[in-house]
Amino acid sequence: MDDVVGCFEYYADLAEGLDAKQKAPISLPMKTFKSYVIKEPIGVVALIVPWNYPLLMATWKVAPALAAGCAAILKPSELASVTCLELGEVCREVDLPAGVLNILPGLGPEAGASLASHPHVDKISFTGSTVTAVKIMTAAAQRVKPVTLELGGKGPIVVFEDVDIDKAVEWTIFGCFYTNGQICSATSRLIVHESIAAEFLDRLVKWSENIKISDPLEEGCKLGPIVSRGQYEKVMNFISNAKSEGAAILYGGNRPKHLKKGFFVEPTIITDVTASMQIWREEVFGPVLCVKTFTTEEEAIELANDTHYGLGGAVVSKDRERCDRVSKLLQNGAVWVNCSQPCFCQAPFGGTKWSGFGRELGEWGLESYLSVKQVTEYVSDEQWGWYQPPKQ
Ligand SMILES: NC(=O)c1ccc[n+]([C@@H]2O[C@H](COP(=O)([O-])OP(=O)(O)OC[C@H]3O[C@@H](n4cnc5c(N)ncnc54)[C@H](O)[C@@H]3O)[C@@H](O)[C@H]2O)c1
Ligand SMILES: C[N+](C)(C)CC=O
Repeated sequence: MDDVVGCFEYYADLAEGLDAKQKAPISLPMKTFKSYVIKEPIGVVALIVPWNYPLLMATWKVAPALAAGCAAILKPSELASVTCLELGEVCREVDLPAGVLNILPGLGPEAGASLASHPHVDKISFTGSTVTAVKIMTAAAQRVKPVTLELGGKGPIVVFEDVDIDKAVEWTIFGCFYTNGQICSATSRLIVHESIAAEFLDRLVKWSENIKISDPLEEGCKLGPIVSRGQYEKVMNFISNAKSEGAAILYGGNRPKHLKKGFFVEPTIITDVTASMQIWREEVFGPVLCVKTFTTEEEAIELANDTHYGLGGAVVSKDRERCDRVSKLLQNGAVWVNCSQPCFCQAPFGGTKWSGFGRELGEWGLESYLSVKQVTEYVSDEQWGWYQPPKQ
């Protein structure tokens, strides 16, 4: 890929760091250089993905990696490997040359860790938890291997006093309970203006009571089971820790009474939360919303940014200028205005702080699999003239 970025004139006697004596003999030889950029595939890339959105997270990585010309090794989650293996089958059917895309199912500490430390893997693109990211980064650092990290979140949704309450309630519910809260960008911390908090929470509970929790194959299902026993127990522990730390369960908190089997958890709303509680600080990855109120815009922003994470965040208000102001101040890689979660493949996706770095999707996704080289060429017919030729 040849990408000419421009030509420039080089005045040797203006070069920085030369003293007057060094400059003197050069006396104005003006030379021309051409500089351009070559983009090349990084090489062999390992793509390690989680169990939630297993196929989507795989394609977010596989498509740009192959488009950039890399050979890829895709490592699915041990909890959700089948769709990634199917992707491999589809690629075989469309005659992708053997070896360009390789699917490596297996356990994280075995298959995943081997990729992270492998000398022939040139880059790791990882989506998953922050805890695993630290291990991957540590392994990759031993070989100075670049990494892109798409990690967890604890997103805020800031609701101001001027909103249409039903609309704001619906986005709050969608932002936290959609796909059971098993979504990295979930806006699971509701920060609501104190003047509407009572009415807002009242309607939030009524809407939550109306959510159909069932086998996902049943029509109208809006909340299915949690992915695994381990994850179910983790979510229940978060709820019980919140109670023992002094928070109040406004709604939910249990297995739904009508479902005796399966890892189902009611949509859960937790109030009386302090900023030091685990439920406010840590990613639950389940249908659990915690709530705090605010009085001023400054306080709302401070609460929103009071987290190690920085993936998704939302602001809800009828005041456009306020939305713009707050959007700029939220420390998140993705900010939603008057909504939560919509995600488009043309826009960059990724986080700040403990939510990772690097961006996927669009041109940003492609760039992350390219290595950039600059080439500078001397294009003048003249002798440069920095050194004097030896006397004959
Ligand atoms: N930012 C995003 O775009 C995004 C998207 C989806 C999920 N997530 C995050 O993913 C997490 C949930 O997914 P998870 O439970 O599968 O995460 P996880 O970190 O447990 O596992 C993710 C992947 O890493 C592998 N792995 C585990 N240990 C490893 C090791 N030592 N070395 C290399 N690979 C290893 C796993 O096998 C799996 O394939 C949540 O924190 C969620 O927020 C983030
Ligand atoms: C990246 N996303 C938002 C589609 C799924 C995250 O868990």
